[in-house]
Amino acid sequence: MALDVPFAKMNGLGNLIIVADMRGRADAIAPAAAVALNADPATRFDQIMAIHDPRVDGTDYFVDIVNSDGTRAEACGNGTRCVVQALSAETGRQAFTFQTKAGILNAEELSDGLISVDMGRPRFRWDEIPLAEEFHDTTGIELQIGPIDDPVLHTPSVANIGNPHAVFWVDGDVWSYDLERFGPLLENHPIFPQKANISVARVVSPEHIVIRTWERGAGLTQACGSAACAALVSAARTARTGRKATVTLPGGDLRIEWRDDNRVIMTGPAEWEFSGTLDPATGDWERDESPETQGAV
Ligand SMILES: N[C@H](CCC[C@H](N)C(=O)O)C(=O)O
Repeated sequence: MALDVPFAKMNGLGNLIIVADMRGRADAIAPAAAVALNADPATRFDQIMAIHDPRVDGTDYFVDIVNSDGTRAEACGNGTRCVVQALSAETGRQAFTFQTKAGILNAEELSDGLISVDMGRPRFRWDEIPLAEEFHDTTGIELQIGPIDDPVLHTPSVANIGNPHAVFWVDGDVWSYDLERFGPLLENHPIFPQKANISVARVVSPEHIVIRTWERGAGLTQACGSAACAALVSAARTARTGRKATVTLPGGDLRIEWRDDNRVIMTGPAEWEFSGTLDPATGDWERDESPETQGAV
């Protein structure tokens, strides 16, 4: 047992994040370690953001994103804000360039302490989501759940924000839908060959959306940053909102802007909870109370 990877337990609007410092190492977080950490109530998480040495020029770090079931994700907005906060506490720098499986993205801590992440360009083509079947119009695809003639949820907008998303628009309270039941069915629906993150969203005004998300590989969450981006771009495409809105998630609010250069910018907070060290092979861990790790990885 080697508890030699420093980590910080953090959250982004209640999206449970572990930032793990894998710099200077050649190994990766093992799926079994993720499952073990998630089984312990103290370290339960939605995503591990493992910071690795850079793999391409012009980037500061490679970030490996691990869901709580041990699968990998291409993108994670809330987790990226946590990574920025931990690295800014360590280095005093405010701006970083990361490489993830989804590509290269910039992120920075603003003077008010909030963190902005450039989530890149959204993709809408059916084979970019990806979907298993050709759909020309991805603003509302043929998919429903519940009784055939009276579906509970239907015709979601789909978008890829580095990772696949389906957004079901509803008129009523997003809390009145049993996402815990429908989420896993839709996440694993054959129309999504790489599965999908599933959201229920309500447009409150042209500047305000409320969403709840069932995350692929992680389940119900307090917040999902990329889902908030998927909701805003899908709403803007269909003139439900403008290109800039507040997205309210169970854990709080994000500001999302789909800029004219086609990039989506997400801004919100990150919060440190405690630090420790972990074994990336087994998920064994212990707290680190030393003063210098407080607030950092
Ligand atoms: N919580 C993340 C998204 C995790 C997505 C992951 N569940 C996937 O497999 O795509 C966020 O804030 O963007």
